[in-house]
Amino acid sequence: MSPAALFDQSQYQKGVKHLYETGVKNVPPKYILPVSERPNVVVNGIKPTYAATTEANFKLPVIDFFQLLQEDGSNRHQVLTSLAHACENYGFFQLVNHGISEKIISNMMNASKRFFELPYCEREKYMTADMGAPVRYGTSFNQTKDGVFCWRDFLKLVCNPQPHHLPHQWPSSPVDFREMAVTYAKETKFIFQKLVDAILETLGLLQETNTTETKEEEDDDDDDDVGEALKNGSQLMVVNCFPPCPEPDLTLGMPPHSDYGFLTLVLHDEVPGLQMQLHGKWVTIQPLPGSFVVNVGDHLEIFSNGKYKSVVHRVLVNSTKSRISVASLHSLPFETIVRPSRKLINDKNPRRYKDTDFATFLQYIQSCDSKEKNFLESRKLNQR
Ligand SMILES: O=C(O)CCC(=O)C(=O)O
Ligand SMILES: [Fe+2]
Repeated sequence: MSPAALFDQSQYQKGVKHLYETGVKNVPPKYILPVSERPNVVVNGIKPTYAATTEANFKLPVIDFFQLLQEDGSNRHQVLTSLAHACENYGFFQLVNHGISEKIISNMMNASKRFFELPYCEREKYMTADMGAPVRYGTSFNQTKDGVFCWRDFLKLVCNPQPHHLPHQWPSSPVDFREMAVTYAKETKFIFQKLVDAILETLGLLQETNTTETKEEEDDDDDDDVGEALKNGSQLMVVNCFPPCPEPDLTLGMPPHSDYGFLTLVLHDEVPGLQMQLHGKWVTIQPLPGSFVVNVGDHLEIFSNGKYKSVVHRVLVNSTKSRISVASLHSLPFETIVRPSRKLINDKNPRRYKDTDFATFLQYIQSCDSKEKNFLESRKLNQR
């Protein structure tokens, strides 16, 4: 390899924030997607990104968290119905009235912005190829494997397991970062726990204390006692930074992917960028101030035996504005096997997915460059 090529490679490894700060006027080849994968690709004279005529009016279902918590609230039943509808038909919803204070939200966003504004030598301290590290700074998806890089730098923070020890390894600069991130992680965990109860209820799986259960019924319940397992489950926070990009039509902030966990709660700023698939088209999710975007992950699709959908989404970049998002991914403990709930399997609706676990998932993402929905596809059982 020529010295020039080596130099180029090391520049890419420093990420897109660094690249942007060097004042690049063009997207380097490493980030240029094949024509068919670009965001504004034209198929039969139509640009799929903007082809959805409904896009301008597209609104995600909005779920009111406060009303969901009102045990005897008159609107609760309606909110549960909307929640089930959103998980089944969109795989996404916007959560309002979540009760996390504006201060905690803005502290998290500001601390995240300031982290990415640190000099590269500070951020670099957290760069590691170890996917299991409690803190991992990096760029693209998998910078040791990706053929084409995406226009995104990230900071991944493992929040659970071992909540008492891990935060001490999280960035110590900016000085308030840890405190803000720990507080924010706890608050999102609470929201997740309540959403799990609501989702299990919509699936008809909420645990009831039943003292007359037979041994067989108890065994049957084992795999449905995910409510408790999820409450002490894994939590990973990913802070994404998408700097302005000189040629946003040639690349993506994040390529099409689905999230592997049970539910993801995304906090983002006022800059649009997130798109989801709807009826074969890409639609932009418009930021709704003060809300979270929540999406169903692969584990919930598997657990619900395909009733709730883990929908492919991607992130666009733009030439003028930097964008920050904080995704909080929640699922079962790492060692737990995820499988369709037995109560959702019957003759009419046979089991659709194989058992799966984190180890298989980690092996999968470490061994390949593709971020498409292949992992979930690989867990599907052949249907006759
Ligand atoms: O930036 C966003 O809005 C979404 C990020 C995302 O999809 C992810 O972190 O998995
Ligand atoms: Fe995602």
